[in-house]
Amino acid sequence: MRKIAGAAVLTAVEMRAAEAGAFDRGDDAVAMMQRAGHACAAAVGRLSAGAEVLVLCGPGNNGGDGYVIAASLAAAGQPVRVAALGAPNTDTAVQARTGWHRPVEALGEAFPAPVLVDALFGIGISCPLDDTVVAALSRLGEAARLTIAVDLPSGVDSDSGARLGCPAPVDLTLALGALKPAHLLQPAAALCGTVRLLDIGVDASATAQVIGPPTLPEPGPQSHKFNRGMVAVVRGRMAGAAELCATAAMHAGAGYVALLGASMPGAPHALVRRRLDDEALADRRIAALVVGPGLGRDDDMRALVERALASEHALVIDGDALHLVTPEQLRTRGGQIILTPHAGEFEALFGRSDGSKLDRARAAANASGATVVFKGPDTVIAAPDGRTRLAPAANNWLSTAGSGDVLAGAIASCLAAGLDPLAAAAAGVWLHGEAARRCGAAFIADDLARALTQARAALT
Ligand SMILES: NC(=O)C1=CN([C@@H]2O[C@H](COP(=O)(O)OP(=O)(O)OC[C@H]3O[C@@H](n4cnc5c(N)ncnc54)[C@H](O)[C@@H]3O)[C@@H](O)[C@H]2O)[C@@H](O)CC1
Ligand SMILES: Nc1ncnc2c1ncn2[C@@H]1O[C@H](COP(=O)(O)OP(=O)(O)O)[C@@H](O)[C@H]1O
Ligand SMILES: [K+]
Repeated sequence: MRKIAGAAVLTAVEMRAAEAGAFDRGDDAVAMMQRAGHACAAAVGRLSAGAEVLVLCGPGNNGGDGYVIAASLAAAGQPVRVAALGAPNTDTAVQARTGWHRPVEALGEAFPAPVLVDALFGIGISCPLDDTVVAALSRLGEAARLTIAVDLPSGVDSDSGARLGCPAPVDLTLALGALKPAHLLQPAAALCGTVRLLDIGVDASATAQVIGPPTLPEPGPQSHKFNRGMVAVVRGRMAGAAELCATAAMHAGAGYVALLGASMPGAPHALVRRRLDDEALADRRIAALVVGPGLGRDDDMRALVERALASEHALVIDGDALHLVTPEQLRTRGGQIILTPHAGEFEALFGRSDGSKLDRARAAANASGATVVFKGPDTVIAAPDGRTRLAPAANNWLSTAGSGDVLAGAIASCLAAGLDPLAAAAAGVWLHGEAARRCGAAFIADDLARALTQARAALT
């Protein structure tokens, strides 16, 4: 059982292909289900500390895992019962059912137990749960003191994270073989509780991965403030946003940060305030230029964004600037560009679209040729080459004004340090999430920007 940082994230189709690959190499489905079930049972056994376990088994292979779990717990002497929704209907699940030699209760009449294991549905759910199933899951879940989902909580769509009737969050979800998008995308992610990954012997390499602690360059004897990475931030109509962004860039490790368009000195004193003119914008030492935080959307600001696009700098485009560009314009400009839209900015720039957040982020990266950081409580990062990174659940107190400005600064700092745009975006999101974790509750964006120093130090 391991933590999820860096783990591959597979759609249902990719998971079935990975499983098929294992079978092509000589593995078989029954053996794989035995491995999955025994690994789950080991975790359930440890956590239940001898308390009675009720395993709910569905008709497919998720239910098959459930029978193996129950048989394994029984063999270990643990008190365990099974309640099922219909008979198994796959060969592998039928086989697993033969290993359970005790009675099977009907789901609707099952008596609760202190530990509930949900093996009703995993990646194969195809429509919303029936009301009677929702009612049984609710009743048994409320009566349990520990709820554990096998692969996924039953009643969520594996690929999109949409809710398909799942009534309440579980305490722990044991992801089998690889993570699925629903472990990270809302609303499903919030229903999964703590997510842990169990190895079941499939090769789970994928273009999508969970963000983990990044590798960032450390300063050495040869370092000076400019080669550590110089960030410039364009100041617009709302000065505070650009100040926050620039402050964040400094605390995330940039060697030199210039705020362009500011004249009055003030804290932080390490921030260099310069006029915003052609000479400042053309400074070849700038390794990443941020435009957008607190910018404003009037014609003067539009012209400013065009000047930024005309530069040769690597760009982080955030906030209002996302309303002043088009995907085609970005694609034509090329070069290193990171876009950091929240849902409203995403829709303004890329329009309304169907599909999961993962699909939409990938389509946006493809359309713009830029790396897209689609923010929210389930941030998704997509590069134009299809590589994708998903953020693990972050501190919900991040829903505070200015936290996006801080993120833009953190990402710019990592881009200026020489990381490629996908790695820089992922590193910035990680630092931002780690800073928020350290801040605890009711912090403000200024606290968050300063806490980036501790988040950065945690990596050394
Ligand atoms: N690599 C893999 O893919 C592995 C998968 N395993 C398990 O198998 C699961 C996938 O198994 P399946 O593909 O059989 O799918 P599931 O067991 O998730 O569900 C499919 C079954 O549920 C029925 N069903 C779907 N939606 C329903 C609804 N709303 N109401 C009532 N019935 C509904 C379907 O008709 C089908 O019988 C995984 O989540 C995992 O738990 C493991 O056994 C190990 C390996
Ligand atoms: N509920 C939440 N849980 C975790 N992170 C969140 C939540 N809400 C927002 N965030 C994160 O906080 C930041 C908010 O950015 P944004 O909406 O641009 O704010 P602002 O414009 O005020 O700076 C993003 O990084 C986003 O991913
Ligand atoms: K399940």
